[in-house]
Amino acid sequence: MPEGQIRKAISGFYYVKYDGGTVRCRGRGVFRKRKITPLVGDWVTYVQEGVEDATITEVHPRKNELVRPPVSNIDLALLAVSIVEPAFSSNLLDRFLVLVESHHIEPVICLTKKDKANEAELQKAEEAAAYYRSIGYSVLMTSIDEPGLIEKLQPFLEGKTTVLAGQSGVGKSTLLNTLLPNLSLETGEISESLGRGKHTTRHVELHELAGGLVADTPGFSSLEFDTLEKQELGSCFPEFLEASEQCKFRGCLHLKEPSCEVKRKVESGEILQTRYNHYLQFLQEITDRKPRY
Ligand SMILES: Nc1nc2c(ncn2[C@@H]2O[C@H](COP(=O)(O)OP(=O)(O)OP(=O)(O)O)[C@@H](O)[C@H]2O)c(=O)[nH]1
Ligand SMILES: [Zn+2]
Repeated sequence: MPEGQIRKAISGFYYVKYDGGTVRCRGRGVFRKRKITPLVGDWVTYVQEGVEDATITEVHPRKNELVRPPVSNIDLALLAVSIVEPAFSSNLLDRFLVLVESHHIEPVICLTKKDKANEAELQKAEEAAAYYRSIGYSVLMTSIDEPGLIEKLQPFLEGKTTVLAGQSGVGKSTLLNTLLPNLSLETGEISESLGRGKHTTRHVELHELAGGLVADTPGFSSLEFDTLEKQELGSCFPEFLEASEQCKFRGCLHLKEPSCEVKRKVESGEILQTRYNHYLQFLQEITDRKPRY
């Protein structure tokens, strides 16, 4: 039976891209009973029942999925963090990194609005970039009107399914409009001048770009750690990984346990104190989280 990938979903129809084109499919009634909702990004098997009539019969196992926007099988998150306006916040960046890591998505940090930053702000951004690179992340610095912006992003987007993420006002819509010029997302300026809410509901669609796919709706709108378990948090800090294998206790939370290698590395300066502080803060948030029923 033919297979393909759902690239967009509108009013109960799924647009499945296969080798030779796109076919509009219905979901199968049984999915509803089994509580399977096909998502944009899903690889599926379908049956062609007529010229204009096809039905998805099977959703293949997902690598991951996001709730907002509802999209699956994401490889990469382009994490937009502005150097200024709003001011750079390492706390917010670490929060996004943890959320992205916890979904098994590779983050690429994109420090935006380089053109708006002064000397001191740029230097601070460079220092932050150097640290994040030292723990294994890719970090870019961008201005929206710089020449060759798409070429700069190309090596990261190639062969991957990417979502954009980041705080409000950092330039996500502006960047998406540059990457996908047919899109015309409302950016800060336009939505303010029209006096409308910025977050109009739209359908998510995966667009082909630079040899990969890009979701046209930014992800990670909620910054709560609502599904992450305490034991998983440490693995979202890549510089803790090696050390945590040498902690005395299995499942060490790097709090007050004796012979904790992570804490030793924080004390010796090998792990940045600020990152550890954010770890502690996030751990507390997870501990304080209300149980969900
Ligand atoms: N100077 C400068 N301004 C930028 C850059 N990128 C975005 N902006 C401006 O920053 C403002 C906010 O940009 P948006 O693209 O709306 O930000 P957003 O992240 O989509 O914001 P939300 O829709 O609230 O999530 C707009 O006025 C943009 O024109 C940049 O690289 N340099
Ligand atoms: Zn430990």
